[in-house]
Amino acid sequence: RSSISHIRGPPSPSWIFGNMLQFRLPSSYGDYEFKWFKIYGLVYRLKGCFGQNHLVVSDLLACQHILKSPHFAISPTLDNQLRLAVGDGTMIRLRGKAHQRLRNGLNPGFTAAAARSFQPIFDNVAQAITQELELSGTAPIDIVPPLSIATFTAIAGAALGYSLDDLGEEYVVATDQTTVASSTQTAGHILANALGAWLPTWLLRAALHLPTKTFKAARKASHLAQSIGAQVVKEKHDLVQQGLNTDGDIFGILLDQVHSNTERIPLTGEEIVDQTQTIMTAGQETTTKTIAFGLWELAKNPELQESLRAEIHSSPGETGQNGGYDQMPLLNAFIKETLRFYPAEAFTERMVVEDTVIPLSESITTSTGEQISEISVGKGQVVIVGIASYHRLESHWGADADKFRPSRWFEDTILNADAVGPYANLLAFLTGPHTCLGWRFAILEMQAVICELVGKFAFALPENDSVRVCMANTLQPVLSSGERGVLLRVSRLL
Ligand code: HEM
Repeated sequence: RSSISHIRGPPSPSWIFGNMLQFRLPSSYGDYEFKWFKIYGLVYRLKGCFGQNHLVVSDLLACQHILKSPHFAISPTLDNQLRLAVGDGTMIRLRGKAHQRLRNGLNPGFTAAAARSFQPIFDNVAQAITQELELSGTAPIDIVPPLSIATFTAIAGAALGYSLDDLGEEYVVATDQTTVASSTQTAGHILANALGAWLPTWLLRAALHLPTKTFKAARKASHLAQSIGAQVVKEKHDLVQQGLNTDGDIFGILLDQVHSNTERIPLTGEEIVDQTQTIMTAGQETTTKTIAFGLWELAKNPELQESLRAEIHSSPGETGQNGGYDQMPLLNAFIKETLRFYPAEAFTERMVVEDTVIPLSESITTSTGEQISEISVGKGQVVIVGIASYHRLESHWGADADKFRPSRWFEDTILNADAVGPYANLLAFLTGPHTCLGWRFAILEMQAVICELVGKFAFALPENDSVRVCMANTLQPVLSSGERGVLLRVSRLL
């Protein structure tokens, strides 16, 4: 029996939207959310659309339980969106043994050694941004588009061994259109998603064929990705047959496994092809926005920027080639703080698939005065894991958790924090079976791009624009025009 109704939470301003406009569409992300957990505790109840109860959780034990337990899955509406955006066979939709088998098969393409071998690709894309910024003149420039092209080029090269030209303009444009369209969220989207939860699966699937501009672009990108993936798999397959080395990119490494005689059960070529659009897109916006938010913070804090630049200039050349980025304390503290403060996936939603109990690390008091240390949840219950909220807990991150301060990463409280996730005890890359597959890739790419850009350019805020932080699929920096972007004044250093 669900005990959600007695969990405390904010009053709901509307039956239609519940608290969803406050939670998902505040003027700046977290306006309400970061206050609610201070008032109601690490687990509280929100009203969803049409009177539904949602549970929001930033208690670490509860978060870990939800993300690791088979009793929770993605909602049918999200599942449907994934079918449209990245295809039926994507690893993100799979659960249990089928998912584990796929991850085991994909892991060799995402090891630390594989990520390190892509360093020249990261260096090249970082230098390409430099060239673009050098041409940009003195007017403020939106840093997001060049970063977006760089991260897409990096993943195309590292995953497929392809350039953007090899991918073809049609695919690049369709993927970009889908990304831009999914970077905004409106009250209409929130309502459509809530209504989608009531629709039968056949009707939801039929809705994917609606002739809207976004759906058309997403269908086209996903369809073209399958063809590109199939072509790459065939090319690598032929190379392996000829006894040639293919381990210069992720698909090559995976195909080599398929043909090698290891005891591991390798994936089929079709299964690898089915991951093409997921791998091409999962890390693009996330990495782009993380770097963009980081540069924005540096523009706001010239002293921090100067210290980081001094560390970069005093580090030996060819830093990345020798694993030397890991020897740069401020660079890594800065990346960790950026991921803490701006986790690309600020929250993730799960649905209970079988009645179960969520354990809590600290007991809470319900509206009836009862103290509880676990919460019973029934099938169908929506649960929101508040990743950004967890990253703001004063008990974990210090009294000034609401402040961007990389130096906190040198303090004992943080160094001894609870072990969670693959990187820096953060939830930014999640935890559990669906932990980000490309997190090592992302860290190295961010290290390379930040060292290149901060080493060569000074970043400052323009006079007349400000950035708002919004959430639409990922955390978005939004300009006063309403478009995603971060305007910065960029000057080349001598
Ligand atoms: C700063 C950059 C990144 C962040 C913050 C990030 C974050 C995440 C998060 C939170 C998830 C879990 C989503 C969920 O199930 O709710 C995820 C999954 C995933 N990420 Fe990343 N990611 C980043 C970069 C990358 C890169 C560069 C790649 C590829 C090279 C990548 C590939 C993936 C894949 C394939 C999954 C699906 C894993 C699965 O479902 O088993 N990510 N990422």
